[in-house]
Amino acid sequence: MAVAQTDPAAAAATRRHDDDDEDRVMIYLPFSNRVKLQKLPLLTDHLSLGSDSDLVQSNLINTNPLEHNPFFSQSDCFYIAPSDVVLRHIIYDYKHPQPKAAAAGGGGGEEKKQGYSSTTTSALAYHRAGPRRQILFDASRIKAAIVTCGGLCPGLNTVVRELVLGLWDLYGVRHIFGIKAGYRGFYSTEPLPLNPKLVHNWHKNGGTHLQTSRGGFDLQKIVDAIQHRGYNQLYIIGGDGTMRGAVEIYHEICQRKLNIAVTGIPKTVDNDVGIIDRSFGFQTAVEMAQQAISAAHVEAESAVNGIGLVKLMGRSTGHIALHATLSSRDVDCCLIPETPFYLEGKGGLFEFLEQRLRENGHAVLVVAEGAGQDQMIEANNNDHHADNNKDESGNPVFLDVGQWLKSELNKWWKREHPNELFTVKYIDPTYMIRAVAANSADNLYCTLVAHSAIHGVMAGYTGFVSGPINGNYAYILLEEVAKAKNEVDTRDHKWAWVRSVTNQPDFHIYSNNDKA
Ligand SMILES: Nc1ncnc2c1ncn2[C@@H]1O[C@H](COP(=O)(O)OP(=O)(O)O)[C@@H](O)[C@H]1O
Ligand SMILES: O=P(O)(O)OC[C@H]1O[C@](O)(COP(=O)(O)O)[C@@H](O)[C@@H]1O
Ligand SMILES: [Mg+2]
Repeated sequence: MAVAQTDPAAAAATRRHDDDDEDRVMIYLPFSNRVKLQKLPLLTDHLSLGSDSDLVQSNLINTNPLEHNPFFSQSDCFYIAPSDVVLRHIIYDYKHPQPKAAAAGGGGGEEKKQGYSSTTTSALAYHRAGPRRQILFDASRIKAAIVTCGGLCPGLNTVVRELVLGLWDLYGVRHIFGIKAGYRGFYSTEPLPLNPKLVHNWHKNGGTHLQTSRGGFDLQKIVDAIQHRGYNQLYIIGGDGTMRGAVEIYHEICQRKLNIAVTGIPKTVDNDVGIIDRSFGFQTAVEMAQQAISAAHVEAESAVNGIGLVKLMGRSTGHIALHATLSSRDVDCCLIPETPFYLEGKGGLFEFLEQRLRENGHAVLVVAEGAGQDQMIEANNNDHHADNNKDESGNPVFLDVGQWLKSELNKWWKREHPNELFTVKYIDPTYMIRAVAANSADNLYCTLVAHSAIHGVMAGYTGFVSGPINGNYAYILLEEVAKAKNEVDTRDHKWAWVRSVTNQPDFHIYSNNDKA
């Protein structure tokens, strides 16, 4: 058992303690007893009310209705105290002060980029998510709005369903509204009244019944509409772009001193949102990707010198490609945006595939959509201007790396082996991996994250996001989540596993000069 103690001089020491039993050694964690807790904004921070006594006098603090809910037994640990925390880093070398990246798990790369220096001796902590004994809201006065923005992700409907059921059943809220078609829906459409009966079956459906869209973010119009409709709780479900929009809405609400709580629920099919362990829908997407990889494998095996090529979502991160590769075991090479690759010459993709075709007669190639963009632009004589190729939200619209690879592979084979059969079967499952209902694991995640969000808002927090950190649900500052990225760390064990499973080349080994 690791025990934090107060004497910094004793940190990093290993010693036997009098009451150690035979197979346990007392160790002292390097951060001693210093834990930096990330403070969360409270709705009362920017209202005229401030102290607890003000709140009590104005009846703003209420007992949690769960106290009288016959389905819950309020044991000692049922309510979460404001002092309950979740540690950001759980892996330490107790002889050294620096927290270690979770090399084998998600978020490892992220941790390294958070600016830890060797002098960091305190641990980072977040408030633990869950029901509080006292809440700020009176259910009869709550008007909640729920919106889904950005691209689809398995589980969106489940999150909306669980928000509605949680608000309705746990807290007695009766005024819950769905905002249609993303941010623009606040000011351009009538809200949809939501109730448990309406959303009952939503978890079984892919997509979002509330609809979604990109672009349409007009801050003043959105906050005017929120104010006009009298919403006092906002549940904003979306990816990195949505979270950046939510930060702006939160700031505008603070500036206008409005009594409205804002919470973000991160969704991202390609797992590019940082800090949290992973987003809901990601596992479902990886599972769906298996079907495309299996089909590519069958096609490749059934041809002479067959290549099965699969392109998977992943704009700036290769998590889906990486996880699908590791689970499938049929993949010969996985290409992701985080690590450049090249085609020709020593250590290049063609040399590797040639060898695989000679050995096995076929090969399967998985490529994330954001990989190889620079190479394609270069091959196109730089004729792809990033500024002109953006979607409505400002995200880059990519060239099709799958089509390009297929074409380059065919040209290469024809040039090198004009008399030998060769086939490339290109499969682009695109929306098939995200336009599906969530699997069981993701559905459970959706319930927990939705309920966490409700409990946090009810407790009076605002400007926060709920999500799992090391398997425990926590509240994280919205601004921090909006900024954080989660890229694949090609230095960690997971990428090493990919390379050892596939035996694919390390494209870094040969510099441009050495290739030929
Ligand atoms: N920096 C930003 N500030 C404000 N709103 C943004 C920002 N980036 C994106 N948005 C808005 O957030 C919504 C979703 O963004 P998008 O990038 O399409 O999807 P995602 O949230 O899934 O990343 C869109 O309505 C878009 O206009
Ligand atoms: O055609 P759309 O809806 O723009 O979606 C395509 C994009 O959506 C993504 O799934 C990412 O979407 P988000 O940014 O909304 O998470 C990318 O992988 C893909 O490029
Ligand atoms: Mg995005």
